[in-house]
Amino acid sequence: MVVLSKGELEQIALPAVQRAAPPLAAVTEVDLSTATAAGGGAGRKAAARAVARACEEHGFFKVTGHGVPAPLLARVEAAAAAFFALAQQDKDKAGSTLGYASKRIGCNGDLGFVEYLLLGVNAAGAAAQPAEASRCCLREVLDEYIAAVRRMTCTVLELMAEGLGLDDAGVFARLVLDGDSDSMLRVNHYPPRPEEAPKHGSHSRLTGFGEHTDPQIISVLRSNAVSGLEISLRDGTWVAVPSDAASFFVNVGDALQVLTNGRFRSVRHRVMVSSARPRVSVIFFGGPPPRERLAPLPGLVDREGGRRRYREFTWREYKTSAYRTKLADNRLGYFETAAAALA
Ligand SMILES: C=C1C[C@]23C[C@@]1(O)CC[C@H]2[C@@]12CC[C@H](O)[C@@](C)(C(=O)O1)[C@H]2[C@@H]3C(=O)O
Ligand SMILES: O=C(O)CCC(=O)C(=O)O
Ligand SMILES: [Fe+2]
Repeated sequence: MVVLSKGELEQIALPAVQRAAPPLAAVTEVDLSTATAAGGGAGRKAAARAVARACEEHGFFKVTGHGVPAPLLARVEAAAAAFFALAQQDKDKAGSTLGYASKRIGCNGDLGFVEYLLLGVNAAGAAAQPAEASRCCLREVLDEYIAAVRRMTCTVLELMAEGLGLDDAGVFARLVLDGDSDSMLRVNHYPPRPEEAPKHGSHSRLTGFGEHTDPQIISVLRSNAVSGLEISLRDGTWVAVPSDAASFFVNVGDALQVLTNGRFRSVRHRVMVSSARPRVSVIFFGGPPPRERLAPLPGLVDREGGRRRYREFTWREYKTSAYRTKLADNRLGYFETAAAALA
C-alpha cells in the first residue's frame, strides 16, 4: 500500500480546480494481424504507413491483433495483483530481486502515488535477476510475457522502419534483439486513491506517475481496464487515453526520436489517479546495447537537406545523463545540435 505523508500528498496532488483531461478523440489503431498475414502485402504497407503517421503526429498508437495470448495477459495481471496484495514487509523483502519500490521514482526526488517492480531484461528476453528468485511464479510468468512482447515489439519496429521507407527494415528491431540490449520491464500498481475531504466542492487529482518521455527506443504498454494514462498533444494539451485491456499502447522513446532525426516524436505522458479501482500496467521498454552509438540515420538526415538535429552519443552516455535528471526534464536538449535549435 502506498502511504503518503501530508507533504508528499501536497507534492503529487494537482489542484482541485484542474479538471480531468478530455479523452483522446481518436487514437490510431494498428491491427498487427493484417500486417503479418500471409500474402498481406497491401495490409502490411497500410499498417506501416499508419504507424509512421502516428509516430510523427503523437508518438503514440494502439496495437490490436498483437498475437500475445489473452490467457498469458490474464496470468500476468493476476500474478501482479497477488504480489501487490502482499504485506508491505514481504514486498520490501522481494524488493532486492524484483526491483520493488514504492512512491519514489528514480533517484532525484520524484514521487508518485504508485508502487512498482522494475527489472532489467537480459539477452534471452528473460528478466535478469538472481537465480534464487526463479521459482517465484511472478518471475516465471513475467519471463514468458517478456518473450512474447519482445517478439511483437520487433514486428512494430519493422513496421516503423518500413513506414519511413528505410531500405533496412531491421534497423530498429536489431537493437532490441541484440544480446546486450538494455531493455527493461516495469509493473506499476496504482492503488485506489485515498479518501479525501473535497476542497471547493471537487477532489484534487493525484499524480500516479509524473509527466515524462521514455528514454528508450520504444515502450509497449498494457494495462488492466482502469484508465489513468494521459498523453500530451503537440500543442501541449493533455488528453486521457481510454483503457483497453485487450490491446497494447506504443510510445516512441527519446532514442527513436534521435534515430529518426526528430521525425518521430517521443511522447510526453503521465498517469493520473482518480479511480476507486487499482490500475495495473506492465511496460516493456526496448533499449539498445549500452555500447551502441546513436545518431540520426544518414538516409533521414539527407531527406532534410543534411540538417542533423542530434549529435552522436552512446546509449551508456545518454543513460548516465538521464539518470541525473528529474522525471519531467527534457533529456534530449543536451544532445541537440545548433540545427535543432534553429528548427
Ligand atoms: C527520474 C527518473 C526515473 C527514470 C530515470 C529518471 O532519472 C528519468 C527517466 C525515468 C524513466 C521513465 C521511463 C521508465 O519508467 C524508466 C525506468 C526509464 O528508463 O526512464 C524511468 C526511470 C526510473 O524509474 O528509474
Ligand atoms: O503506468 C503507466 O500506465 C505508464 C507508466 C509510465 O509511463 C512508465 O512507467 O514509464
Ligand atoms: Fe513512461
